[in-house]
Amino acid sequence: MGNFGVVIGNEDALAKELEGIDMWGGIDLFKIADISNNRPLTSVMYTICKKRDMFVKFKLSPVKFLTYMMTLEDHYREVPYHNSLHAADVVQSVHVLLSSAALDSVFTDLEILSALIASAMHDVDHPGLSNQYHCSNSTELAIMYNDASVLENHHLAVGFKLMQQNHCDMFEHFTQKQWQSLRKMSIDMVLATDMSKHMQLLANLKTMVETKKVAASGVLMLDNYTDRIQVLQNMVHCADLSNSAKPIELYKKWVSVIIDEYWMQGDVERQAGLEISPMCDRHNTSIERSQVMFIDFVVHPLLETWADLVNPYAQEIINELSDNREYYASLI
Ligand SMILES: CCc1cc(COc2cc(C(=O)Nc3c(Cl)cncc3Cl)ccc2OC)on1
Ligand SMILES: [Zn+2]
Ligand SMILES: [Zn+2]
Repeated sequence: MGNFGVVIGNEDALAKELEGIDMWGGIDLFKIADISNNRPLTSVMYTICKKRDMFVKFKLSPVKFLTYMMTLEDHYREVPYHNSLHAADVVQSVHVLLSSAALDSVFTDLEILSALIASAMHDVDHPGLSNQYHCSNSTELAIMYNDASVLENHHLAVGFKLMQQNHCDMFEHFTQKQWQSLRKMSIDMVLATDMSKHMQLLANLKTMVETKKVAASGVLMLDNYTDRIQVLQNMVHCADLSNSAKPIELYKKWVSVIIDEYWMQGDVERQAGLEISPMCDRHNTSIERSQVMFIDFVVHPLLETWADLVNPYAQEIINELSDNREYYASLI
């Protein structure tokens, strides 16, 4: 077992690429996928949990942890965007957001582990078709979950089901209390990645910013579950939406693969004579315009509010986002 959880033979190339794992946009996941034998999620998650001493803190068996992570990674599909590369990106982005000085020793180790596990499983077995597609067509999944956060409920069910598999029970030593807590927090965070919850999440975050209590040391004071989980939910949601706030070369790669996935869905809808979902029609979508609109109406309002919450420790993220917005605006 190599020291990144994956046996690939070129550990030093992977070591080099993973050096920037603590920095925003510090690693290129597309390169890591290539040199980790297509195990970006396993190698990123193992490296971060090792760095955060999770194996010692929670007596996790590295072998069971890796068996679970590789099984989880195998259950991400080969779709253009919602594959294990995206999951690895969200895990690493959450890892960096958690390290913000304003959140220094705010969250417990169990909350941190829950946020990382939730990020790792948050899109597992994603079919490359949106909730809207599933609900409009009453697919098997939509029927299963009664049109309510259909994909997110499925990701959680798969993510936790896999933990019951042989040699995947890495939380075997957890007390019932620890297990229930990790499960509840992970469920609350993954369900909050449903875009239909975006406005509610943002409103909660804004209220939190207006009423935030900061200790003399400058760290946030969160003294109840509702406040604590809201910050964790918004953190994972920010990470999920963070492509446009990363270095432009990485951002452009994310744009090309999300387009592929949206347009593949549009093709499926056109083929089936269905109404084509927004931004999914390859014959009349301006990529530049939809990126600028997505940044202006969705990403910037959220990341700006996050930056207010952890102020001044997310200014770099906001600057990167503004630069990237101008890049696409200049192409319209
Ligand atoms: C033409 C297709 C198109 C799509 C967009 C919006 O852009 C993006 C949208 C998303 C995006 O919506 N991600 C997403 C999230 Cl955060 C939660 N649930 C479902 C999804 Cl799909 C993630 C990354 C993007 O650009 C890099 O702009 N143009
Ligand atoms: Zn999702
Ligand atoms: Zn996602």
